[in-house]
Amino acid sequence: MLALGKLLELTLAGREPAEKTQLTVEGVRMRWLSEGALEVRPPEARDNGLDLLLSAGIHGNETAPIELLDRLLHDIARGDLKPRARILFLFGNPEAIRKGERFVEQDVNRLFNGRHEQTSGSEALRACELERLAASFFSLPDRSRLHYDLHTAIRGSKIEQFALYPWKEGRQHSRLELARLRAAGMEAVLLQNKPSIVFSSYTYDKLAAESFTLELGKARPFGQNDGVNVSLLETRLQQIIEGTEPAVTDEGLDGLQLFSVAREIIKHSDSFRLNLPADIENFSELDVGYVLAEDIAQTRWIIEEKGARIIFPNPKVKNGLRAGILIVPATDENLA
Ligand SMILES: O=C(O)CCC(=O)N[C@@H](CCC(=O)O)C(=O)O
Ligand SMILES: [Zn+2]
Repeated sequence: MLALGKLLELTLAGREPAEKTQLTVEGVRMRWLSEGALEVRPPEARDNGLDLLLSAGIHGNETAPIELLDRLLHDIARGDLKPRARILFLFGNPEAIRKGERFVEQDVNRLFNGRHEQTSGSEALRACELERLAASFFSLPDRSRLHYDLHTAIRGSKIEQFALYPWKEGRQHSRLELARLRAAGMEAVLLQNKPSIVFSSYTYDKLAAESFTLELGKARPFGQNDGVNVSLLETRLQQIIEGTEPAVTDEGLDGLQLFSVAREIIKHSDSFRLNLPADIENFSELDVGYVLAEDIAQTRWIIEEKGARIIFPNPKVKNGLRAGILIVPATDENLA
């Protein structure tokens, strides 16, 4: 296998490759751009016009998605997977991946859409670099742009695999992309309704990509991901990469559950208390009237929405950040 196919090994060792560009037997060009960043370009005659950004390891302890990208890259480097799409592989936070931690000092996925400019440190620099790498990758005109930012969650989930679809004023969510996600094994999609500071929101909002955060199961260390079944997504990604994806129709979404954000729970102070059991699963339902959280100055978060569910509850986040998302069922009536 070509040495550049071992991007994960290089990243874990903190090494630069001796050769920055290599060609597979199929004439696919692999180019190392920076730590954890590799561009794959098919021969011009085979290029189908899709630019695909695949990122994982934005959170360093979410290893199943990193292993998935590693397998795809190995297959490309061996010539077993023959890309027709141009691809950018990104391992988001190399330092945190090496430490097996979600982040070192700051959560990289709270530093996009310019937020990195308001702070300092290696993770702010990395968020800035990731924005630059994505912007440069998505700078070619007249091509389709797709970004999947792959994650696993801190806790178990009543709905194991789901996507978060960013929001931008005046832009409609695509039914076709939802059908594609359904075919890739996603069981639910959370349709965002306001701007955000996560990576997929940056590429959706600023770079005009179709972008998604994908949650694939529960976060575990390297080599312990048997419980995370990514086979449907992996097959779909192989097909997207090779340009052999079966056509998706935008008619039925085949049972895909849609949700929208009712409220983001923001932690304002050290007095913040979340009234949920530590082992509560994502998508757990909360009754109307339930006091979900309390914070400084007698602030109380009381459930008012019927059918409300909680995802990503986390009272340990820094003050000012999201400590959970309250979601409600949504319909497909506003899709493009
Ligand atoms: O399990 C958790 O609490 C967090 C899992 C995770 O990392 N999720 C992403 C979602 C990004 C988005 O909102 O699109 C995150 O919190 O960064
Ligand atoms: Zn994550």
